[in-house]
Amino acid sequence: NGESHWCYDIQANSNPGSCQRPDQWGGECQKSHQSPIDIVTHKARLDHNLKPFSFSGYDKKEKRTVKNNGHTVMVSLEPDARISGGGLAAQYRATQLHLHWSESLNKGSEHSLNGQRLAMEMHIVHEKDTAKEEAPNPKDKIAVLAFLVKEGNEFNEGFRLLVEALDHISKPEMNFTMEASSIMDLLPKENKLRHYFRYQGSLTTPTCDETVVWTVFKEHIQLRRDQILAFSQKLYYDQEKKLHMTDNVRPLQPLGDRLVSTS
Ligand SMILES: Nc1nc(-c2ccc(Cl)c(S(N)(=O)=O)c2)cs1
Ligand SMILES: [Zn+2]
Repeated sequence: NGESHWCYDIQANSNPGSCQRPDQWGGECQKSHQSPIDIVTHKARLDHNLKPFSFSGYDKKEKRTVKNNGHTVMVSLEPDARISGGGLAAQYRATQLHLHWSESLNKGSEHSLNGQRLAMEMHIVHEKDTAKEEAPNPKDKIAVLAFLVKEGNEFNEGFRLLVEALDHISKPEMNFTMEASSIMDLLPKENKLRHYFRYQGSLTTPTCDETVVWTVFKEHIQLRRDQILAFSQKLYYDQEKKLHMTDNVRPLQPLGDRLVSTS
């Protein structure tokens, strides 16, 4: 068959040759400013321009559609949620959020901190509100806010609706509309979001465009173990429900000549 679709190692290993595993991904995936990376926290450079973020529309309760797109669970976000500040050159509109995870609670995040990977990672993807005269594909066309997720003892009420929705989207292409919820429900308290890491990188999925300004927050989201495991248990990569959706995590990429900054 022609160019097969991209997939993660766990999928390629279960059906060799059926899809393109990460080291075969095309597009810009084999270039040198890729994501995710390991963040060595003591090497991050303090940057006083990295001010706190301004979140607008993050607290708005909306009914949102969640979808199993065969790679992750993706929540569509209306263009009314926006961010500015945070050392960003412009205002950005939220477009979608999704997650990466593993049933092994120490290898489900895409970024690692000092070599440690956590249980999950949530990405809130934003597109720059560019005026027309801008370059076509600027390096900061996309801003992703990344939150690492670790196991906590408390049930996370903010994630209840999303976790309950998973039962309804077990197979690829299935959609479900959640009861009204806000993006803020999913995040740590806003006053804990002043500390973050910043670097220039890429999408962590093909075509891995090197157009993402990354923000990785120091404060982690905490979910109870059963909430974390629900993602791997309820979701499947395939229509036949033979392969649980888990380990949808791209391998770490070399930092190369890049520096990581910190607020
Ligand atoms: N079809 C799919 N698209 C994505 C996606 C899209 C945009 C972005 Cl920015 C990302 S990521 N992981 O770099 O945040 C992932 C996942 S699965
Ligand atoms: Zn992602």
